[in-house]
Amino acid sequence: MENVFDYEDIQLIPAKCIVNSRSECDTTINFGGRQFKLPVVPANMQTIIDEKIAIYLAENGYFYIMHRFHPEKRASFIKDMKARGLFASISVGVKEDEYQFIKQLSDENLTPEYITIDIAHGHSNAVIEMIQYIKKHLPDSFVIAGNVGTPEAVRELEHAGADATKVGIGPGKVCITKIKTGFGTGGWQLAALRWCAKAASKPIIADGGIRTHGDIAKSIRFGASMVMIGSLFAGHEESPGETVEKDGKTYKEYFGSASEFQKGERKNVEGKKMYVEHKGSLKDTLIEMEQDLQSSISYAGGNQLEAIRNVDYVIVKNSIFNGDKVY
Ligand SMILES: NC(=O)C1=CN([C@@H]2O[C@H](COP(=O)(O)OP(=O)(O)OC[C@H]3O[C@@H](n4cnc5c(N)ncnc54)[C@H](OP(=O)(O)O)[C@@H]3O)[C@@H](O)[C@H]2O)C=CC1
Ligand SMILES: Nc1nc2c(ncn2[C@@H]2O[C@H](COP(=O)(O)O)[C@@H](O)[C@H]2O)c(=O)[nH]1
Repeated sequence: MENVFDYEDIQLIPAKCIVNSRSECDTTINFGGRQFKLPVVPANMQTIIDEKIAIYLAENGYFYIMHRFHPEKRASFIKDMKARGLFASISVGVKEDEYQFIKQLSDENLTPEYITIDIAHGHSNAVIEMIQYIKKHLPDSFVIAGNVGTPEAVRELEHAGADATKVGIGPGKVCITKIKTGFGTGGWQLAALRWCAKAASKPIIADGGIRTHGDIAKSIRFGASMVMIGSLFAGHEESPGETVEKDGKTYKEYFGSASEFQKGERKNVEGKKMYVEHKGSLKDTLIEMEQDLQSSISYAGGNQLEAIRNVDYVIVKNSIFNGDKVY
């Protein structure tokens, strides 16, 4: 394939500014029939989101996807969100128990507004069958399916009934899929996103590989409607990962959903654990992300997120950081 690049290889080209202040720029996005403050969603991973964070995000106008690693808590989570007047957004896998769970929700008339089918290799009959099953039993849920990395996969999952697809196989910070299997979009996630977006007729969530706030704007430019982020959301005061102290500094753990720490065994491990420096509060990061994205919109010469989709870009293959540290 020609034109293979990743986030680091791209710079967006500024267009004439039409606002007098960055605060005039609107970062909101419509996704699945609801409006959210940012086109950003914290990864549905156990060290990134828990019930408390989900409530905070939903109450404050942000999108969230709850992880699927406490399956027994999901029905009560949906009930709790609904009792609070908030939307419910959960994840499922594709094993037999998950079919029973969807049937149970349908029997109890408990419809989550968003359901994400979350497996490593989403271009599979297992995912297609699960999409069809959810659409039959919970037709009002907005179904996000993934993860995939090719236009064929996007088309097939959309054709099966997915309302959005999630793109990214292996670009994650705690991912070792690329090393263990030799496959994935690691190292060319942004180009893979562009490739997939050209085939998509429904929204795409770009998942993995975001290392700076500028990467959010780049994802929007190359076709994402929403951007899923793990590592940048790890290490906050509110983050569920364990806190540790080393040499007088505080860190929080961040581990992969396919790591032995998640699975409890060393079988088909495709993820690792790392420690992220403590970052302060999640709220402050979300505010900074919004301000940075407002600035991106102003550089794009607009006052809406859409302006970013039309900007020109250059490929800067020798790294835009020129040997500097990011921060
Ligand atoms: N975005 C990414 O790059 C990746 C993300 N992950 C995350 O890790 C978590 C665990 O993922 P996953 O292992 O799929 O979840 P599960 O362990 O729930 O597996 C889901 C089902 O898919 C099967 N399966 C998984 N991988 C493959 C494959 N490569 N080929 C054929 N069948 C497969 C599993 O069977 P069996 O286990 O017997 O093969 C199982 O039946 C998820 O949250 C996922 O998002 C994991 C890897 C990559
Ligand atoms: N290959 C693996 N990918 C994983 C695993 N756990 C999560 N993920 C993916 O990473 C992103 C987050 O990426 P980041 O660069 O923002 O940190 C997450 O949304 C998943 O798609 C794993 O164990 N292996």
